[in-house]
Amino acid sequence: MGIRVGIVGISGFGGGEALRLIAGHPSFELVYAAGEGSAGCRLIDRYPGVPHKLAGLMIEKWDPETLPELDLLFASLPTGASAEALSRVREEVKIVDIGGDHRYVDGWTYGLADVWPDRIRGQSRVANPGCFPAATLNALAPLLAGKLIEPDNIVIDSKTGISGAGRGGGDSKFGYAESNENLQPYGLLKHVHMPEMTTTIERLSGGSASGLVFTPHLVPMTRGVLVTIYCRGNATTRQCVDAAQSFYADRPFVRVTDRPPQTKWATGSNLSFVSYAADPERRLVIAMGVVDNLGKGAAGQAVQNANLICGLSETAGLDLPPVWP
Ligand SMILES: NC(=O)C1=CN([C@@H]2O[C@H](COP(=O)(O)OP(=O)(O)OC[C@H]3O[C@@H](n4cnc5c(N)ncnc54)[C@H](OP(=O)(O)O)[C@@H]3O)[C@@H](O)[C@H]2O)C=CC1
Ligand SMILES: CC(=O)N[C@@H](CCC(=O)OP(=O)(O)O)C(=O)O
Repeated sequence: MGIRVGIVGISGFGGGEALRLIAGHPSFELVYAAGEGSAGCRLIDRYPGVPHKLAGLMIEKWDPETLPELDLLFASLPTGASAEALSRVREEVKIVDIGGDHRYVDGWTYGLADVWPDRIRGQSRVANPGCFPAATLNALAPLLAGKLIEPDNIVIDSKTGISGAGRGGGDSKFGYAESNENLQPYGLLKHVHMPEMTTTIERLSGGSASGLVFTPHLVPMTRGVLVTIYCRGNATTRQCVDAAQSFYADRPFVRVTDRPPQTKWATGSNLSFVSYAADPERRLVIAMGVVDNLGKGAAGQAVQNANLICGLSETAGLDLPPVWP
């Protein structure tokens, strides 16, 4: 038997992507699926394309006290719904929380897998980064570590596909008619991802990031996050690219590109693309990052973290090309 895995929130976008990745994983065996409204359905009823070996698995009503024999649990619950429930999961069950409840919480490791894999190996409670932080922090980490930019002078402009809001979708503004052919900023000044980005920038740089500005925009596409980040520093484009190539030299999922990255390059994958343009005369450094919000931004990085905590090859089940076009 492989490593026995469960997913709670399997009917959602993040949980569904975790299901897709785990179904093709060489060491993980999905033995438990859970949810709320979807409880009582078989996986095949929810996902008509699920592989035959998983078709009959029933979605259980989520109850952390009555888990079957499990080695690893992926939690993909709405932020706010996992903190109390996951505290009741048996200690010996490893957990990767895709939601936001445990980022920089005591007892949990912030799972920025491409940047600090050694902090994650051997842990049993990992908080996956949010989708915007995943794209942003991978692009900024080499510049911060190399002191090429000022940590307190960073402006992040980002675009996201609509699946970033989940199947629940928050409210009616995520309907097709409201989203198609439309662009909208949201979460101005106080988006929930600000604290984890600020903390990580401070840890990577050793300086204050209290001046951080972050504005996301919803764009009419299904998947993908693009961040364009404006920073202050004297570096040239070549110095930024060289710093990133050296920082990520042995890392399997980060691609440093000369061209500005595009969201479609990452679709369906755990890849993260980073690129840079800098003008030292204006003390301007532009960092760009692309991820699939459901890949590196959620389930892809969650499986990468699970591989790390289970002592597996980091790329197990993830070494797939993106979907194109
Ligand atoms: N979508 C994205 O791109 C990203 C999402 N995240 C985070 O991942 C988490 C899940 O997001 P996402 O998949 O998009 O959301 P969805 O709205 O698509 O799915 C939410 C899931 O949670 C389940 N659920 C809700 N309430 C309960 C409950 N009380 N008990 C058990 N299950 C419950 C739902 O199950 P049911 O249908 O059975 O009721 C559903 O499967 C969130 O914290 C989100 O912030 C993080 C990064 C990116
Ligand atoms: C389009 C959209 O609404 N996207 C979500 C980000 C999804 C995510 O990363 O969620 P958590 O941090 O909650 O895990 C948002 O901006 O809140």
